[in-house]
Amino acid sequence: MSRSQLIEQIKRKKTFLCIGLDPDVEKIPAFLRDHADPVLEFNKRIIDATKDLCVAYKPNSAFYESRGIKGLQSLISTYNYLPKDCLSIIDAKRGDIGNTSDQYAQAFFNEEASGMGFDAITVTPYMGNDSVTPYLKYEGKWVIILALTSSAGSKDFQYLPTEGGHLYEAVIQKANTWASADRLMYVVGATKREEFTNIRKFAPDNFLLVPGVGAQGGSLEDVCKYGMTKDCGLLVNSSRGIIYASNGEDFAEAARAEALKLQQQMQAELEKAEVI
Ligand SMILES: O=C(O)c1cc(=O)[nH]c(=O)n1[C@@H]1O[C@H](COP(=O)(O)O)[C@@H](O)[C@H]1O
Repeated sequence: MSRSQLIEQIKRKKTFLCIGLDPDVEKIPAFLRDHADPVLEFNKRIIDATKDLCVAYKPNSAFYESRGIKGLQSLISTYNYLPKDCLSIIDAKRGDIGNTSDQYAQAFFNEEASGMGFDAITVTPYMGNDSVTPYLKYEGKWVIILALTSSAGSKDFQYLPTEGGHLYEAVIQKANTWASADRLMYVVGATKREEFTNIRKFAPDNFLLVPGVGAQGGSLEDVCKYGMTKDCGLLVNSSRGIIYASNGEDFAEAARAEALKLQQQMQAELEKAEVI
């Protein structure tokens, strides 16, 4: 999905919600356990209940890899079930030397080879240019670089002082030389609201993938106030706050209710900023 198509979907659906598909088998409702693939069944019902309220889905590969071959099957089947009008993001947070990154890129982008052709992947920038460019060889695919994460540990490295500021700012400035805002997004945690204005100085046009609202306590209002652009420029993710809204038979309706609350807030923010 191109940048203009993404912006079109945001305007059409009046939302910039990304739903994180992070299914922990211990937490999914017990009544689904009789299904051949309970995780897939869980994901399908969440997707069916929410697909008009979001513009992206983000399966986090850890929740699938942890279940070995069965998890990989759930991930591939989930990928195949994702609606075509939503950006598909694989949250893999990969980063390695060039020829290894080639293999990761093939795993998540080359549908013929692996069964998965996600639109976007999260990548850690620590190993630099040659660890990121293999993903950019895939025309039309997005790379989402970790810039300032929502985690408490973000202070360990990301805030280290550099000549002109902090390490996370240097990451953005350098990565901007590798690809345009049509192909590159940055992860910025919703818990870092005081940094959004600053980040917009370095990344005025890039979409930001913003996790950390809901379970991690970030504020959607603040993220919009300091991070929204004329094209919206934000994909705000919520995983646990939506998918585990209930662990009963009503889990999909409860997920929809949570997603709807966020969509309504997002619509108000889009109207306030005159994006729609
Ligand atoms: O890259 C991410 O998506 C990510 C970056 C970050 O800084 N913080 C963060 O929480 N995430 C992911 O975003 C999701 C957040 O989930 P919830 O806290 O349950 O909404 C998880 O899949 C995390 O791995």
